Amino acid sequence: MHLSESELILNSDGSIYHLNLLPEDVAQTIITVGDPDRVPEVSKHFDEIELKKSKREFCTHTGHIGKKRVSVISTGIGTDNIDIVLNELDALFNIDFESKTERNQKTELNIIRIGTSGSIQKDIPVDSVLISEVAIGLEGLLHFYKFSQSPFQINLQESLTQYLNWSSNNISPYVTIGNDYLLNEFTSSQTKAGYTVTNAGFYGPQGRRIRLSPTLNDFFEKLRAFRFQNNRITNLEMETAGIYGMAHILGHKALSINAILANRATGNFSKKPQKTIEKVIMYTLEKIEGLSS
Ligand SMILES: O=P(O)(O)O[C@H]1O[C@H](CO)[C@@H](O)[C@H]1O
Ligand SMILES: O=c1cc[nH]c(=O)[nH]1
Repeated sequence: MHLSESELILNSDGSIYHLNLLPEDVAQTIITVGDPDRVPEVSKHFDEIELKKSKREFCTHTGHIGKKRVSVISTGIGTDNIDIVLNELDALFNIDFESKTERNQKTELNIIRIGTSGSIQKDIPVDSVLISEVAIGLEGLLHFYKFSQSPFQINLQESLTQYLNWSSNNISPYVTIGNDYLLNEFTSSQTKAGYTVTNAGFYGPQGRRIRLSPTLNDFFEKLRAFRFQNNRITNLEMETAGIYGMAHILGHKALSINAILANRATGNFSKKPQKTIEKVIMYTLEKIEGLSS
């Protein structure tokens, strides 16, 4: 099917609309970060940087770590941006920009998020590193795509939906999972594994209260107390479920690595957020260098 110019939008230099990138600008292994200022914090560790491009909140650096070509791209905050970043990254590889048609031979990307997050369990302290084994979306992005869930995902979704009983608040959880291969490669004694909840905001949608009154007074406590086959929800952030869901339906591998900066159960915030983020960056780059695919 030929994509019209209103669907696959290219800039005058042939680059894709929001990311401002040409197909040759991006590596098949891509680190995503929320904060554009985190991009140089990652790429300063590359052996060489071949490309730097930016538009809006989307800043990309591409280079090499050893023999591996890697890109780091900022997504900004939220799954609305994840919709843009994942669709456009996929198009750069899997759409022929000349004919504006889908390629027969697809390229599978490695998409690895280095993000920050708040723990909701007392025993997951600030400054720990948590890999999202499962990500539960409360913000709704995946409801806009045809998306099949495994029996495990359906069971967890049904159990959580019934337990939360938030459908009258228009909250309808979906369940996504991290890629098995990447989970294995990145898990070590330095990491914890968890179930991450992704939502549409930082304050009300994460149960924070500054001046506004939440509609769900028990939001935080309810998520904290949920159990599914001895598993619990560990942390809150704003992108992972969107990344996992979109990567899965587009045929890419994805993993989300969280620097835990806040502990919502104890009320603590990290005293050394930059150091903790740097620890996660170094850990991730070391693991990426060792990936075989
Ligand atoms: O640090 P990043 O990667 O932006 O991730 C987290 O931090 C932001 C909120 O402060 C949200 O994007 C959340 O997911
Ligand atoms: O509590 C937190 C900390 C970082 N990022 C979030 O989304 N929430």
